Amino acid sequence: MRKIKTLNNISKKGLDLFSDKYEVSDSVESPEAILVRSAQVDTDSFEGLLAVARAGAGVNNITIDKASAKGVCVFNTPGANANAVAELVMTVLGMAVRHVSEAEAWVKSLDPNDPALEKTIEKGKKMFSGTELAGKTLGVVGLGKIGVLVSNYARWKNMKVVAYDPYPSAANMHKLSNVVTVVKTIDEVISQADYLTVHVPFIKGVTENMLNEKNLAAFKGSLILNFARGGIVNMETVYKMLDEGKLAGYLTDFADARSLKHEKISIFPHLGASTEEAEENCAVMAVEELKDYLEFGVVRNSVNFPPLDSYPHAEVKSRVVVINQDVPNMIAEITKVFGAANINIASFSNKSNGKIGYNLIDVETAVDDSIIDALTKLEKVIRVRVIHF
Ligand SMILES: NC(=O)C1=CN([C@@H]2O[C@H](COP(=O)(O)OP(=O)(O)OC[C@H]3O[C@@H](n4cnc5c(N)ncnc54)[C@H](O)[C@@H]3O)[C@@H](O)[C@H]2O)C=CC1
Ligand SMILES: O=C(O)C(=O)COP(=O)(O)O
Repeated sequence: MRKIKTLNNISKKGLDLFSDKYEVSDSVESPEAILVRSAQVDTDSFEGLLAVARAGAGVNNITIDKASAKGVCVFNTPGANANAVAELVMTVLGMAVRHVSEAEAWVKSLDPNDPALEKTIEKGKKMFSGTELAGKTLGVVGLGKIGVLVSNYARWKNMKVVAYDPYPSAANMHKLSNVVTVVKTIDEVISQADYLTVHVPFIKGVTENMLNEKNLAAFKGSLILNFARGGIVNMETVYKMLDEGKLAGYLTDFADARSLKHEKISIFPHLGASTEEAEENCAVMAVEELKDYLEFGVVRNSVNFPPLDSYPHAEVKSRVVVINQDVPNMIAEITKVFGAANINIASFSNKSNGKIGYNLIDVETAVDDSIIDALTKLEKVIRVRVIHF
């Protein structure tokens, strides 16, 4: 029985894909794999762990370096919740420029027994007069799965869009509206935007404080939206800009104690991916990734392992999975072990990503423990396992 530990609420549609060969629950001990959303995962706390699947995009809650060092494969589900986030960002932006929340709260605060209620409402509505999105410029930092959708939705609302990504992927850029202005620096986005939204991963020391006092000094717009992660926008700068009237509002999915009661900050409970559709998409993709990895060694959408999407052919009896540090001569060393044991290799697939070398060695016979011992003893080999068919 394969053991899967769930650390958050994972949609049933995904969990139903596990067959009766799997035991799946939040109370499983010594799991082979973990399914998680935003809960913290220290991969070193789970002896024998093979994989972690994040049903979502951001993996800053998982100890990726520790996972790589022990040969634990970490997956995420690219794009599976992007539409949910993009729709929320556009909704929240639209609500902010029309002061929807404040206006509704005001109407609801009125005396229902006031005989002049209608008049009071008509008189008071001028307090909430807003602006329109059409014709304004949205600055988008990060053109990944979410940033591209946000840019396209903004275009459909007749906004101008200026966007930047340091590492644009061809697949994402092909989906971007061709009237979005893509610029080469974050400063160009900041200086042109009426509203600024950020959609990059949180990486400590890299995207941490990506929007900061220095570059935000050029911001002439009114709203900043952060539905990516808390640490990406420097909060001291945001408070200062709000206090000095240089920023009208900060809209975010990530609360900190100080912002909770701030009247110019709108905070949501990390709600971006919380739709039925996104939760199902993420769970289905994460479960499929895990099953393929556990049952076939296939790697798809890993954030620390190179992709290797190959199923064994019908005559294969054993698939040996070797995970090594990405250094020269490993393939030669591994094949030597098979040669010394006089085992014919039916298929050898190898991929590496600069840190991890990943090998799938298929043989048409059973493989005994001596091979595993010999492979494990190779210097720079991190982990070995055999899948029997
Ligand atoms: N509020 C919520 O519930 C949700 C928040 N998120 C957050 O949004 C982020 C973006 O999500 P997606 O667009 O789906 O991810 P993605 O991986 O498709 O896009 C991220 C983009 O950021 C860019 N980027 C900018 N600086 C980077 C750097 N230094 N290193 C690596 N990439 C860099 C990448 O090139 C990439 O195009 C996630 O990492 C997560 O933190 C994602 C889903 C839900
Ligand atoms: O996918 C992401 O990065 C998210 O932030 C979504 O988080 P959640 O799955 O809703 O806890």
